Amino acid sequence: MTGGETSGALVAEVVSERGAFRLEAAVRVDRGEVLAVLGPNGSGKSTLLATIAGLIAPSRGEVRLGERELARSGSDGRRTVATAVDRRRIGLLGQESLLFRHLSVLENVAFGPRSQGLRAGPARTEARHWLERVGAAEFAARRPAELSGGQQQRVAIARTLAARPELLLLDEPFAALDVPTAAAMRRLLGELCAETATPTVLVTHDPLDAIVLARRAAVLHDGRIAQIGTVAEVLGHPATPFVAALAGVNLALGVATARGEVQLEGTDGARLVLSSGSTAADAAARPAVGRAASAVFSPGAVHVAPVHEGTQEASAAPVANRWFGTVSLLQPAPGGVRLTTVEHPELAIDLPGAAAVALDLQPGARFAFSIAAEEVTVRVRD
Ligand SMILES: Nc1ncnc2c1ncn2[C@@H]1O[C@H](COP(=O)(O)OP(=O)(O)OP(=O)(O)O)[C@@H](O)[C@H]1O
Repeated sequence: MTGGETSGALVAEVVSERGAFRLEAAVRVDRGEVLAVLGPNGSGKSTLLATIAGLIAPSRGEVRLGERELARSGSDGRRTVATAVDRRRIGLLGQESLLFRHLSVLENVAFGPRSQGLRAGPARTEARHWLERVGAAEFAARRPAELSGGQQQRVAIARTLAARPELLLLDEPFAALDVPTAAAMRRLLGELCAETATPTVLVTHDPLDAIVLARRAAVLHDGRIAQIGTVAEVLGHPATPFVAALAGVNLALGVATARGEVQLEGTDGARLVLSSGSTAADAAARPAVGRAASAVFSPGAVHVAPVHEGTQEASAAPVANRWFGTVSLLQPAPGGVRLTTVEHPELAIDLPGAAAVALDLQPGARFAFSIAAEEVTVRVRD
């Protein structure tokens, strides 16, 4: 080990099976780093966490924490190394606080230090330190049932950290909390992760968790890592429709044209071409014609206009960033209305409430849509 940033890093390169489901993933999380793991239901997030935690043995691969090898299975599926779950020094924090109901808050937090061999007195001193650190010292004598959900989660954070874990696994830790409590917990956990430099894997459905807490994000899809990069890169250039929806942007999946644009096929032969404008610098980076390519744009960047009678819609070559569509669905959106069209139901278009009223938006009505090239980001897909 080289020491510094890389000592104590989590390295997991595993194949894990759960029934017919197969997870194949490689992640590395350095000390002082939080990796957010995003992905739709059933994509394998919990399987990944359970494999790292030691609750599932990988059928192939290894899990290492610094110089300690926690699990290794050969290509014949034989386990050659397996560290018992209670000796892994891994802190797990989920949606539910899972505090011991029959113990006081103080005894709950002292439990970890006690099981690591500390005597009762010093373990309680350690527990008080962590309760103070999370702002829950006043609850020390209470039972968990006498606390609110947010207060219990504070105590759960203290209990997890009091055990001095060498790795933190967080599974939707704020999902059961109301918005202000979740915000306070997010801030607290962010401070503590930075302070302790414990490598952390955070499974979440909330982009805010990733933005506030993590520097990098991995996106799981069907048991594989579909994208990994900085949070800004992943949310700014989503590779899957799931992350695009999470980031509040449209991801249009199509093929590259000769002009470096993206062409999408809609229903009933409708075609839509999206362009980010062309500059000499872009030309070299253009995807080859016919290759999978994508365009990302914000639902609010699309301009909606009425279609005047007699407008010639059909044309052999569609004009980039201009298209026609029939409204299929109208839904409320922050500050206005979100519409989707029959032709491209995967793309969302947002309008302020006043504009929606002025346009008399109705399902079945036809409109002309346009977007400025500088609002569109075109990328090749791999
Ligand atoms: N105990 C099990 N036995 C068999 N298959 C399982 C078991 N647990 C999970 N699976 C399957 O493994 C796949 C991945 O599940 P996993 O819980 O890892 O996904 P996830 O991304 O965490 O989903 P969610 O967001 O819903 O929690 C799913 O197809 C699921 O049906």
